[in-house]
Amino acid sequence: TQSTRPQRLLAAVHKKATRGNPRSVVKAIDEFCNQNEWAMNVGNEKGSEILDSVVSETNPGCVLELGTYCGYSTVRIASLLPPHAQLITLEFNPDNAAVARQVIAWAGVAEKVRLVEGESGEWIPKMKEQFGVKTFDLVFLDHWKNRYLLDTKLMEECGLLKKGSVLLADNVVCPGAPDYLEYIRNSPQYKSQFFKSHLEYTKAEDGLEKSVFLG
Ligand SMILES: O=C(NC/C=C/[C@H]1O[C@@H](n2cnc3cncnc32)[C@H](O)[C@@H]1O)c1cc([N+](=O)[O-])cc(O)c1O
Ligand SMILES: [Mg+2]
Repeated sequence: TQSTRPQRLLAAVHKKATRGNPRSVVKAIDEFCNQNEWAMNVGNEKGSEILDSVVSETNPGCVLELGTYCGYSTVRIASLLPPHAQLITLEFNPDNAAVARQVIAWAGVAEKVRLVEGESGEWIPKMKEQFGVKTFDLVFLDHWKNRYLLDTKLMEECGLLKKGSVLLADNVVCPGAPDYLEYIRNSPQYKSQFFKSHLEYTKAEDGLEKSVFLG
């Protein structure tokens, strides 16, 4: 049977990356996407210039990622977390989740990551009771763009954000998340900043929006 793109991406990781070395896994996926097949990973330009630096400066103890896909940004984030920090990542497509689990395991970061196979709308309200989460220090939004606003409001309602919590949203230019941007940039409860960049593996314009919850 025909393989899927995530399966071919995983094969490239097994072939080119060193087990236990997260940076080599990130490099193998970026090479695959530059040389073989485009895939919707945050990529190395946005990843190194924006995602990595926001993670490092936030130094988060508890992180939520919405939209694991193949686990590329999961591995980037997990490799920068301080000891005992935890990353919960939500992915509702079982095939993508299966690939992501193997990418995360190959990178050697599985003990820092809890991949939940499920839908953000269903699982965000369960974070406290199921995983003992109080609040998230950092949330990386990279799932369906029409869910960014819905899930942000849901996190507010569930008391999952505290003063200083950071929301980092990918693709606010391409494909775009206009309702999210409109809300977050006009809300007195957030201080937002746009980081201009390019769509992964292309020259198209894109960027990330970093928003600090003011409580
Ligand atoms: O569409 C994009 N990303 C959507 C990502 C979607 C991934 O998150 C999961 N998901 C979705 N809602 C979910 C809710 N709950 C759990 N998983 C969920 C989907 O099963 C998929 O694995 C995208 C598109 C482009 N692009 O150039 O077209 C570029 C990018 O960087 C992108 O991130
Ligand atoms: Mg994205």
